[in-house]
Amino acid sequence: MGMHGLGGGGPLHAVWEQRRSRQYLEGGGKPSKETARRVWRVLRPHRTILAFALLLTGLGVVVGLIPPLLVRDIIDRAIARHNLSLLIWLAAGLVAFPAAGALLGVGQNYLNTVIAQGVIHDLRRALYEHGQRLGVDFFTKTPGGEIHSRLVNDLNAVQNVLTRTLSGLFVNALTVVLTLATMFWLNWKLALASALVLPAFALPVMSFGERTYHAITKAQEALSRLTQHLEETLTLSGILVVKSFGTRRREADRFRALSQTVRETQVRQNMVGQWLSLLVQVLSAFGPAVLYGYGGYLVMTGKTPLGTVVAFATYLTRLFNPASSLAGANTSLIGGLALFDRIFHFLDLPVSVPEPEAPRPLPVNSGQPVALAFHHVTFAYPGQAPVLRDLTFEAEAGRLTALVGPSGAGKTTILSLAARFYDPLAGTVSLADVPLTDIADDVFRTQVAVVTQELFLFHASLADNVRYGNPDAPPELVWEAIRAAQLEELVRSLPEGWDTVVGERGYRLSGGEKQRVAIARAILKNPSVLLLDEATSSLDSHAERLIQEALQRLFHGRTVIAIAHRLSTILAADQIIVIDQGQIVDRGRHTELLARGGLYARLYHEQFDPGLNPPAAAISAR
Ligand SMILES: Nc1ncnc2c1ncn2[C@@H]1O[C@H](COP(=O)(O)OP(=O)(O)OP(=O)(O)O)[C@@H](O)[C@H]1O
Repeated sequence: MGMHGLGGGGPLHAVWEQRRSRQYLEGGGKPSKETARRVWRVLRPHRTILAFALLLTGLGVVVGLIPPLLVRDIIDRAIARHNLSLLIWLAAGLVAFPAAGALLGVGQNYLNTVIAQGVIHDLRRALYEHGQRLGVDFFTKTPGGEIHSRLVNDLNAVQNVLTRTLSGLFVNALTVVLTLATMFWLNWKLALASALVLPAFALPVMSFGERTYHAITKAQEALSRLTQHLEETLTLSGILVVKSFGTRRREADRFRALSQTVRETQVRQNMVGQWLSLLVQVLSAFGPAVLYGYGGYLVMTGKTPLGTVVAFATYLTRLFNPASSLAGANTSLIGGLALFDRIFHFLDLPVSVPEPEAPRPLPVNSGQPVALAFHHVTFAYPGQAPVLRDLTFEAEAGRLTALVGPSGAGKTTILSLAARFYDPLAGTVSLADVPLTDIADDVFRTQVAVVTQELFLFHASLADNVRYGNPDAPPELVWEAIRAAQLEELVRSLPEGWDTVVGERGYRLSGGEKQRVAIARAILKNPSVLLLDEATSSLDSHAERLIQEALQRLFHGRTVIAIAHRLSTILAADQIIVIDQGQIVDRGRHTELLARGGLYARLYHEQFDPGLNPPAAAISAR
């Protein structure tokens, strides 16, 4: 059970997933009906407020239809019959109804914003949580700027799509329909004559829609390339590389080129819509011409009262605006759907390390050491040749297993599989004889701690960084971990003790200090299995001794798999596994392996030959 065969959801699936990630990066497909359905599903939870918003919108449109009727009555009734009190009432109505309309507009805007921000909040959470579930492979292949762009830029644009495009679509459609209905009710001949121009709007829309979609996609891509460049070169780690290689000019030139593309694509995106509205304006000039020509004739021949024609003129001016935005709304609707499509693409990216459907409990008590075993494990990174082949070994409970081998042999990959950052293509990795694929993620994570070479500290206090894996730990335990990790002296020297903020924008810790913070964090988490990639950076003998003492405390009573770069770790190891080109070529204790004189002995002599190299040098022949 839990064996990863080569069929079904196996390796091909992983390669395919990778393709999908690429596709997503390249902008995805064209929005479809399915996209529209999903937008509705996103809106559904807000449907009560949505109903209210639509109600207010409808009322607003109806209220907006009344003033021209009042004008008609002023001319045809009040003035014609010299009725002064009717005139005053009607004039008052000309103030009251627009005022009421404006008030409704405020309520409508409020509700629209509430809905839009609600939807954005839901999507933001969904994107973030899905992003967390995605496999490590996604993050190794996807520039950080892409993810940032999806979560910030695209979501910002959603507000616009929802409040302007979607609700605008509704207002305009309703306005056009109700205005036309009123016009037909007033005088169907005049209405027919002035409405004849309307269908002409529909024709250019399709081709402009397509072009707008392309323009928007291009503009978004350009913007996200710019963001990515920004994130890579104008952040702490990036700027250090740029400065030290003196590539400031080159990066500035690249930035200028990218910015120029953003500028051009943005201009193009705006202009596509502009040409459309020019066309619409020219077409709309026909309306009044027809109305005043034909309407004037009807008044002259006494077939229609003057007030009706004036009311018509007002309706007509109100009709063409929504009608032209309606034509524009179609183009921005496609653009808006493309935006949602990109968001949905992200949400659809498959999770390469899925949670088990029926998780199995671990047959051990907490705190009890457990064994972690590889059983005929083969693994390849998506789309590449296998880097591990038919690997079988057991890291015995409570023992220290050291991985040793030349650079690129696959040691980090073994650790990644043990940490279930990836699943094997074939074979099983198991904890206490339960395949990792059958263990619930949160159960697994409480058992296992990973200490990597790339130490990342959050921008938070030192204590919070230590507490990260066990936020509820009482202060005594935090102190204990700090002491065990030989950090006490450091904490005493910090300006605000363990409340000193460290990390990217905080107090800078030295490499050795950072390693010990990572060790303290692991000690406090108290895992039964520790996966350690020992840092290769050479430290002076004092710092080295502190680390060794900290590690001894960390190793105690745990199952440890360590990529060993320290002589002390190798000597302490209960078993050393020698890896070469993705396979186990030898195993045993230090003295046995050394006596055999194989790859291990060679690596050992290269790295630890007494008198030639400092003891902290790397054994992995970097
Ligand atoms: N994310 C990845 N995608 C594709 N290939 C990878 C990835 N990570 C590592 N590899 C490849 O897998 C092989 C094994 O790499 P791995 O990092 O496991 O070796 P290692 O023994 O840890 O080396 P080192 O001691 O230099 O860290 C290498 O050929 C490497 O190029």
